[in-house]
Amino acid sequence: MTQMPDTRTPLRIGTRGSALALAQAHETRDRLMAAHGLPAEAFVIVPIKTTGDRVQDRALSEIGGKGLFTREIEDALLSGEIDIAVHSMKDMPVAQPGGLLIDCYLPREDVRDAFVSPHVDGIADLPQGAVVGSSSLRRRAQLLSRRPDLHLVEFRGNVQTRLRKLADGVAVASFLAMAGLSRLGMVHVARSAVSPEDMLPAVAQGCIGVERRAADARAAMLLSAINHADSTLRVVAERAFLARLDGSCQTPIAGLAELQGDRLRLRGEILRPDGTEVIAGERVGPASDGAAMGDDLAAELRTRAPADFFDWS
Ligand SMILES: NCc1[nH]cc(CCC(=O)O)c1CC(=O)O
Repeated sequence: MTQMPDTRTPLRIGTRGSALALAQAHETRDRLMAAHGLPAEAFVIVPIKTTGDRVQDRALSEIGGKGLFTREIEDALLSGEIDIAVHSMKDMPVAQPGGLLIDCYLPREDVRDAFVSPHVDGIADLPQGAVVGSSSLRRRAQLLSRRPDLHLVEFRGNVQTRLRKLADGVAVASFLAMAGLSRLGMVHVARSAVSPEDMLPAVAQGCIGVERRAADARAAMLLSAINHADSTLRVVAERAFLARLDGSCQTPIAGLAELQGDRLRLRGEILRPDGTEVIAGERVGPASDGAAMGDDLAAELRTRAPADFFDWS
């Protein structure tokens, strides 16, 4: 039985229901409409609630980390309830379930973290001993490595919730991804953008990826027209780096690949959660070698890490 691309049945686009997720789904739909000259009616956006959306009171790392925002959406792909799924690649496990794949990445947004504070301009301006809100293992560890004097408190919820906590004085500053703020039209919420030299972003931060059933020829055809080659090269390198380190979701990991002409520069680091140790390295090579570079850099950092580095229990 051959599968002919069907252009009459609307393509069902699965997404989380958050404002950011919906904005990402709409961006994907708009790019598909433009690339194929299709009307909005050719698509249906299907919001799906995930475990990660339901749990608001605990650190994500405590309840299982990556995968919490994707499992239900991947189940819907596998069962045929949706045809494609739009994800923040930062939240995606390195491997997809059998039968699914991600080979479409949109042009990448700002990769940097945003420094958010009503009074303070940036990390260097934080008063001695200041209280900072973040539930991100990576941001907490990176911050403590530079500023061991700071006190970290858990901070979750949407942008409004965080701004209210800051206004209430729960913390003097917090961090978000510039990409999320930008996609929500809320860049003004950032007091400043943190340079990757000061805080290396999470692997794939700012990148939207679109997942599909491996055997779905129509989805493959539609998505191939909106894949962004540069984003793909970068995210493939970063995720190869992550894949070799991912044994423990308790290890803070950061990674960023940047294109310099036809060369790729990949930086990566792993940290102790309390920031007392940072192991960092980089690779520069042909852009087409990203996966090998990521794997190789991760192997180097693993070798340099002390025996107890990956064991926090
Ligand atoms: N961990 C949640 C998450 N996943 C992706 C983004 C932002 C958008 C992106 O990086 O693509 C965020 C929020 C944040 O870190 O502020």
